[in-house]
Amino acid sequence: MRTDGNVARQVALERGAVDLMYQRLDELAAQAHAARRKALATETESAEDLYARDVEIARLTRAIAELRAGERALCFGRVDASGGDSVYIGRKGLRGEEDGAVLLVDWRAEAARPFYTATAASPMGVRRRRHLRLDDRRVVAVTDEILDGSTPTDADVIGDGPLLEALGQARTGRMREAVATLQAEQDTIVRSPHQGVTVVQGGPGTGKTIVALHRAAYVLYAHPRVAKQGVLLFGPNRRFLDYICDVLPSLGENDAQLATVADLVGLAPDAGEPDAAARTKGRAEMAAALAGWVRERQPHGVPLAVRIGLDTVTLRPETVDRARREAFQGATGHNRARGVFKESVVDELVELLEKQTEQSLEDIDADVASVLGIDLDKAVAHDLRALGLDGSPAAAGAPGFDPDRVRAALLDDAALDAAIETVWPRLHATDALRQFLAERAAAGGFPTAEEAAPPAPRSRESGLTRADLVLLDEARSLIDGPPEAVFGHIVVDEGQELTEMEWRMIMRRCPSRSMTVVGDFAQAGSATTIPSWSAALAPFVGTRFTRHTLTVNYRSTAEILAVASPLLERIAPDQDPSRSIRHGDPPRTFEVADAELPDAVRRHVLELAAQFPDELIGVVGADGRTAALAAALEGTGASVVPAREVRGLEFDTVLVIDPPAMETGRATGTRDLYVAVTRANKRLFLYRPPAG
Ligand SMILES: Nc1ncnc2c1ncn2[C@@H]1O[C@H](COP(=O)(O)OP(=O)(O)OP(=O)(O)O)[C@@H](O)[C@H]1O
Repeated sequence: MRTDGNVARQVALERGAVDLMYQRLDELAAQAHAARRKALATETESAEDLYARDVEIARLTRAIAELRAGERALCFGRVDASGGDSVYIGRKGLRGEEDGAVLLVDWRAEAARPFYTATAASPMGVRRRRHLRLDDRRVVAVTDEILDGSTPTDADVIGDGPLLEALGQARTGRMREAVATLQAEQDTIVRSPHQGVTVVQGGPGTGKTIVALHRAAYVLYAHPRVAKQGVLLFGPNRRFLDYICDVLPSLGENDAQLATVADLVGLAPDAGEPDAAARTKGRAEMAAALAGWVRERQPHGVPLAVRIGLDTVTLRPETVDRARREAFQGATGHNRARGVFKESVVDELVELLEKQTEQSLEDIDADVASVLGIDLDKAVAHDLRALGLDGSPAAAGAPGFDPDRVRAALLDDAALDAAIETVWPRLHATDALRQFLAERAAAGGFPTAEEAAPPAPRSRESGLTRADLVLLDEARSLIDGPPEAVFGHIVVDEGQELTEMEWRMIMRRCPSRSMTVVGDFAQAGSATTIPSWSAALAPFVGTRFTRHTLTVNYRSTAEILAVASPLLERIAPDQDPSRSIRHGDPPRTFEVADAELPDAVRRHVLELAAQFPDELIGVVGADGRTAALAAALEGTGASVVPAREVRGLEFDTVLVIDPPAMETGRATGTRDLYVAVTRANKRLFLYRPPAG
């Protein structure tokens, strides 16, 4: 029976258990700190010892960070088996110092699975699932669910679910982890095998990002070999990564790398371009065209003439082609293969020179020397002297021809390099890309005249758009070889936004094809031309990917989803709307003329801020409209976000400015509006111009 006395007794009981866990955590932290202090103070002589010491310090620093992450809400759950055993579930596994008894099970361990997946329909041997709520280090509340149908006793605290409590909390502008309330459909995906590509499709607010992040943490924990190769989390833009950046550290994982296109390329885009141009540049055809352009800068069916001393030696087209083919067997990338090509050319030349030298000696010795009495060795060695080999035994005559020295001299020879440059020039990826784009624009390869004239760059790396950066990555890979930084597992969020070229960029960094991709094509923006997961993934894995669908909307109230549903019906009639598990205020529409809009929105935002001081307000407008709104709302605390950048974010209250303008703003305007209204957690307001 639930009485205050019973609840207090249960809370006190759990406080005792959790206190022991914190005691152990503190001991471990103290040990790690002491070990690190000792390592830092150790004097080392040899480079080897120094390296070993640095590795140990790095390990201890990581261990300390993990222990620190366990500090907040260290333990959040407990499962009691019908047989009587119980385990506590938390952010970190902990064992008692003396007996090694398990004090706490890491949420990612197999033993924790029933906490997430047991249900009344399938209790998995669990009698009771208990959620613990902590304030700082103190247990302040417990709630229980009885799963095996047994009658609740005085020791059970049946109450409101912790999920609804978590969903109703004020937003903070940073995503929070959901490790205590991960739902069964989400948990199944988080724990699925890491091999191959796992796709998670689901409407707005169904927890795709939550799944993606917990999945990254799970892979790092459960697959140390993959973790060693690195885990990358790829997001659509910096604003989004800032929004999610706290989640993995709060799960004790500091090893995943978060990146946008700009991070992977190491350059920020500093130019914009019309959507149509970005779409054209995002198509896979560009990869083929770029590869063709680079290939044209390699010799195909042409001879190679090289001046050696006073002579010109010419390699036949077949010989040059063979050297080119061999070059690509030995190296990837135009510039690196050029190095191998040059070596093959030099080998051919050395062979030719040696033959020529022998031939000259035989011929000349036979029919000229005796007649004219000239020292013909000098003449034969002429070419070699020109290479700086005079005086050497090798240069003194063919029998002493020293191929190694000739080879070394030719490799250093500027004239030879210049000859190779004419058939196989070294390329700089950025310059190559600019020239490629300019040629394509001149040939009418872009949809409008505006795009045909890319602005003159201020410097080598400036004036590049986001789509250009992706092409640059492709160009670098063609020219300098594939990227060195690759990952054991890549998690892609908002995967529907990626262009074909961006998929190539990601796949290039994931040779193992071990990936988790989450997204929703009904929310796709205007940059990409890809309509579906099958189309996105076919070029890389064919049909070999696993698809999961999430169906429950954890973000928005049913009333807010009712505004979104008719939009979804228009955008993706085949997609079932997600189901909300909360109710709230009905959304409201205001009709306000443009001239009054900034003042009206400002007044409204200030009212909301006064009424709900801890909550987040987002004002979302069509891309061109947000600058004026941002100025009007300065100092109010509201975030003003253009529709283009709002994917993935969420606010307690959302004000959508001029939905009709958003819809007609760009080709994917209806989807932009769908995304905008589904950012709201509790309240939604629509501002539209007066009718007529
Ligand atoms: N199991 C859960 N427990 C607590 N909160 C959750 C859970 N699942 C999702 N949420 C919350 O629901 C909201 C929506 O989740 P999330 O952002 O992951 O959805 P999404 O599917 O990525 O949405 P979108 O497609 O709109 O970007 C977030 O506030 C998230 O913290």
